[in-house]
Amino acid sequence: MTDAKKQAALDYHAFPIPGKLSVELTKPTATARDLSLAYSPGVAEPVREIAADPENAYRYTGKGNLVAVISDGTAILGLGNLGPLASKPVMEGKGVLFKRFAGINSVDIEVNAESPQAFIDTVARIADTWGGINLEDIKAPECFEIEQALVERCNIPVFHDDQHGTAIVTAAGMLNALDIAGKSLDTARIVCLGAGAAAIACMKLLVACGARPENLVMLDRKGVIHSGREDLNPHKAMFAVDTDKRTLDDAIDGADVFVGLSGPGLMTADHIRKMAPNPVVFACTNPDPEIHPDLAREVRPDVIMATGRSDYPNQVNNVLGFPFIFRGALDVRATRINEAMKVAAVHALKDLAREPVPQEVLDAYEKDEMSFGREYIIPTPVDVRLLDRVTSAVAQAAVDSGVARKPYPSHYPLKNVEDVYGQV
Ligand SMILES: O=C([O-])CC(=O)C(=O)O
Ligand SMILES: [Mg+2]
Repeated sequence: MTDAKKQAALDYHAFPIPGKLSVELTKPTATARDLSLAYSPGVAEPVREIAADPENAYRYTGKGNLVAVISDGTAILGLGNLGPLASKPVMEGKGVLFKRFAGINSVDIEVNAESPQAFIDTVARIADTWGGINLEDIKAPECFEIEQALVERCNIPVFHDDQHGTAIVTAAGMLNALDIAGKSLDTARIVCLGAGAAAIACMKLLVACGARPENLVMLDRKGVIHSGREDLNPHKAMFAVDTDKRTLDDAIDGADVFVGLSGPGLMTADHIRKMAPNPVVFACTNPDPEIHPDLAREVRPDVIMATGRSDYPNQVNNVLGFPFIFRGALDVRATRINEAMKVAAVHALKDLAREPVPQEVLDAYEKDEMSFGREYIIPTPVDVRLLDRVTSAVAQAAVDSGVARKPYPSHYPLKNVEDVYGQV
């Protein structure tokens, strides 16, 4: 970023008041009567109701539309382990997106935990407060153990966004990109640079969607993950292949697909030059991708390129997933976000990209034309149809797969965030 853009980002966060979120009141508080209902003595009535039946928390408090965004700051974007407090702007940012795109209230919680178990215990102890828990920017491999333990201990959806949100959006974009390239997932040769939470989840989901494990080479900081390595945790070992390739330079030769979830600038012009015709390059590290899209296009005019950023075409970023996935899960009071719900989200996103783009989206992106193709493989976050399509698909999948505690919402389809409470 230029110095001017860096300053603009700091000013955005600092002025006119610090931070990006605030709390608003939903009930009148003007009179003594109002206050006697909101607080003592009236507040005792919902207390008694909830004590008698915890389900009443959904009726008398904000629980059902409230998601905690929780991090320990160990893997903030692609910036690394900068500690819990430094993750707060990102967690507030997730709250902004929850509210803006799906009408969901959220609170960010940054946990200073000395161990994964301490983090798990902290989150489990406060879990009942929320309708759902979005785990964010927690490093691998600890994130796998943390998520699994919390899914088991909580009866509300717990979702590690960097794994599943990123994987869902990546899979949707990848299916479309390969289609445009005239290729298919089951024959594509895939290189994944990075072996962290997002990389592992993305590759698992691509395999579930049809990619062949033997066509997939994953690299961590030490190079290609191959079957001769003895330093692999079980999550990486799942992707070990029998190969004599050792470096990115070896692996990228003739590859159809590059997925980067690693660090800035790690893909060079020489790497992309060696890829097969119509290469698909998802350089998704935030904020600075593995290769700058301008450089990629200059070297490979035939590239189909995506990044995680808002300022270039094809933003493959979990913002297209988590707001709507939680919306659907909350609205049917799902106990978890299962594979069927994730796959439903993939297809809803993939299919929406093939429909004509509404004028509001063109206006927001200052474009005269956007249509399914190299520069538009996935919907944009400002597309209000996401709130209908992804949310409905996730809610339906939750009902069909038996994890919903309420029926498919009668107030669906949602046309905009004002609709999210239905008829009140
Ligand atoms: O925050 C974003 O832009 C996407 C994300 O979750 C990450 O990079 O960790
Ligand atoms: Mg993240």
